[in-house]
Amino acid sequence: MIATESLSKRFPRVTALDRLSVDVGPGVTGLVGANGAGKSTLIKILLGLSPATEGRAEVLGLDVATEGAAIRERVGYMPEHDCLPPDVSATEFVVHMARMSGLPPTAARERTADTLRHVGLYEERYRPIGGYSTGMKQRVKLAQALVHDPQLVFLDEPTNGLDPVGRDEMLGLIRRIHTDFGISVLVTSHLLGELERTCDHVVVVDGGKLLRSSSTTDFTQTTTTLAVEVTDTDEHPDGTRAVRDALHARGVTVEDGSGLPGAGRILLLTARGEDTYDLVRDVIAGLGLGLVRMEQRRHHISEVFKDDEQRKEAVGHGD
Ligand SMILES: Nc1ncnc2c1ncn2[C@@H]1O[C@H](COP(=O)(O)OP(=O)(O)OP(=O)(O)O)[C@@H](O)[C@H]1O
Repeated sequence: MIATESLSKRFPRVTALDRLSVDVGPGVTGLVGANGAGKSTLIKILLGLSPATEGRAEVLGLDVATEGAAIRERVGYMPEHDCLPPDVSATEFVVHMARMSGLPPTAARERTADTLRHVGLYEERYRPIGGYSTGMKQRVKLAQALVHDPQLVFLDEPTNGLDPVGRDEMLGLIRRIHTDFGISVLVTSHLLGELERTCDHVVVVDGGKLLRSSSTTDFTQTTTTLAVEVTDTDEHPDGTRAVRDALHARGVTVEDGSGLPGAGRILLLTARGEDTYDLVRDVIAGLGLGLVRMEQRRHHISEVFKDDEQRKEAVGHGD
């Protein structure tokens, strides 16, 4: 879908992209980085709106330096900042954008109605945008990016300014852009956690450089920490404590999972192969307790990112 090769963008005072080489396939891809990492700059280059200083990039097999117009026909773009006219309705605005993309009038109206329904703005579609909430404005921006049925959309910080419920709804919509319509998505965020839930693949940039590019499952690979939860019985009214004491007696260090959901009932211990599983099972059976779950914890992207950051600091920043 997207391929860049040693792509750089230098402004007089700052290098926004620094020899970035990355390949992005179909699906939902997250582009993560702190503010100023170079995410918006990359999107503008990929749309052929801003020339790179060095290197090359292709979107859907088209060269960004020479085929920008063809790219913009096939790619939808939801910009980061508020860019909507306040005194027209969502329908008028999205129809206009559809017409600009080359759709004939009837098709533009039909596609607009379908797209606004899809983003959940159908009821309010004839009201002026100026009276919309932030969440509704984000949906209008999303609708105009989708209305010409692109193969790929670039969504720049679509959850910005949204409360947690609005954020979850937007993330659900983004996921469905791919599952319902087969449109691939490149979505930027400075929040790692939300991309973990939404994306198949994550690209992390920092200071214009590629920090990491891998599938979300690789990011959230299993750890060696086992999470164990047991039932209580009359004999052991605090089953969790009984298991912890029994494991301690056998020389196994156990932590309580404070900070995790269900804290107080979860025991965390380091798995040292199959023996650890057998030992835990034997201890629980010996106490006559029921095993609710025993599973390997998964990493969260933010933990991996922190590790990467620490490693980078250790080798020295600005190499
Ligand atoms: N037109 C410009 N002129 C000069 N510097 C620019 C320009 N556009 C971006 N920059 C700088 O390039 C760097 C990368 O900016 P960019 O907007 O791509 O970051 P970002 O990751 O999208 O962050 P944000 O989410 O804050 O927009 C920043 O230091 C920014 O100040």
